[in-house]
Amino acid sequence: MSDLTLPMVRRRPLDPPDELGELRRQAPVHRLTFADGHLGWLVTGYAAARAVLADPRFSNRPERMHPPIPGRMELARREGFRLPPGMFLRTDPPEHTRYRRLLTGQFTVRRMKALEPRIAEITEEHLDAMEAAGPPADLVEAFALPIPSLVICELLGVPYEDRARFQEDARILFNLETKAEDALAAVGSTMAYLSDLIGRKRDKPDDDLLSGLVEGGELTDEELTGVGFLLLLAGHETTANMLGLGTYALLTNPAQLAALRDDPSIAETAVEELLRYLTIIHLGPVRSAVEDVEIEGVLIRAGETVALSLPAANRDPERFPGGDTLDVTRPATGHLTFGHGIHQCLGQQLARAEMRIAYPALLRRLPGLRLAVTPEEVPMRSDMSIYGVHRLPVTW
Ligand code: HEM
Repeated sequence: MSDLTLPMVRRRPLDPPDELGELRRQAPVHRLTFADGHLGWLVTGYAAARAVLADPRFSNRPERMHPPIPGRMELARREGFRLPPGMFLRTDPPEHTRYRRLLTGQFTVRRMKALEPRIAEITEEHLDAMEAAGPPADLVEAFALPIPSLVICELLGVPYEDRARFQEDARILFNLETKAEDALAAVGSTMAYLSDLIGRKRDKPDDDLLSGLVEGGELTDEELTGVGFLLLLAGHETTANMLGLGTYALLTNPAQLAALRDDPSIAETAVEELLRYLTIIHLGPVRSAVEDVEIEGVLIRAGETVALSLPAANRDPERFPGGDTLDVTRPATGHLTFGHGIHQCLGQQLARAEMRIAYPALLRRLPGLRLAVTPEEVPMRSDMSIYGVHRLPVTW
């Protein structure tokens, strides 16, 4: 038996819990006791995490899994619970393959490149507004959250004026303390909103992504609602937190900030390194073995749940030497921040484009940007499944 529960407490805001690094030094795969008493596994090594994510003998269906921390996924294991169709992150092939095939064509590098002028325009508009209002500002509210929200709304064809509703539901869903009933209510509220929207698109299609899927005719309205839900929530919270936390990381590492501000041509490399170093999906992914699998010499039995620590994997010195240091000139490609294998993030090219445009623009337009409080006063999102800053008070 093991009495190890998932280490959650960060000693320093930008570093994963020290215990994770300690575990990785001992072995890449460890016994872990899950919140319901299930004895499963915790993966902290890079090669082992990648191997699990690439292996078709692991399932991503929620009803097969045990919750790594109290509260999480409790709902999914209840009798009679059914995930709304279309939330394909939580499906396995061949169901997953069908959705993924329909969507891959919508998220190509080419299509995301074509969006860049609009992303740049949205970014400049928000910087204009910040300048006009003058310092200080909360960078999350003024910049990090609205830019990806507006971009995903325009791409999907979701009216931006309605954002208060789904942003509040996202806050409830991503909060680690949320009770199952409240999570269910938040899912229900955004699903009802999207179901109504899909109905309107069926009557009067536009040239947005959801209208395209409606017109494609391969998905039912119920499935489209689930797809819309996944894209809307995954599409703004994640990048928003990268922009907020990434700016905090740069402001508290002035030499790194100066390197990017003085040479914006390194933006692509800097974005990969920020993605690796910050690894904002700090809990999970979680998988369950559908048959016995050996990973790095450890036998994982059919039915056992495996929690992966992407932050620990992305700091593995065997893959990223000196990885506990932020170095915006490091070639950090190959990190696992967007996952790996068949579920690897569908929106990664969009997220990259947003960051490649937003960070350099912010540093160019507000060269005197600095924290308006001490680093310790910035409230960190330790209570959320997507890590970041709740607020980022800045001045310039
Ligand atoms: C920095 C920003 C982002 C990060 C760190 C991120 C991270 C991830 C990760 C780790 C996964 C895999 C989860 C797993 O294997 O269990 C994933 C999947 C996914 N992401 Fe992202 N994501 C980001 C941005 C986006 C954006 C902008 C969109 C939408 C436009 C998006 C849509 C999705 C979808 C639909 C999936 C499910 C893919 C599948 O199951 O085939 N993500 N993301």
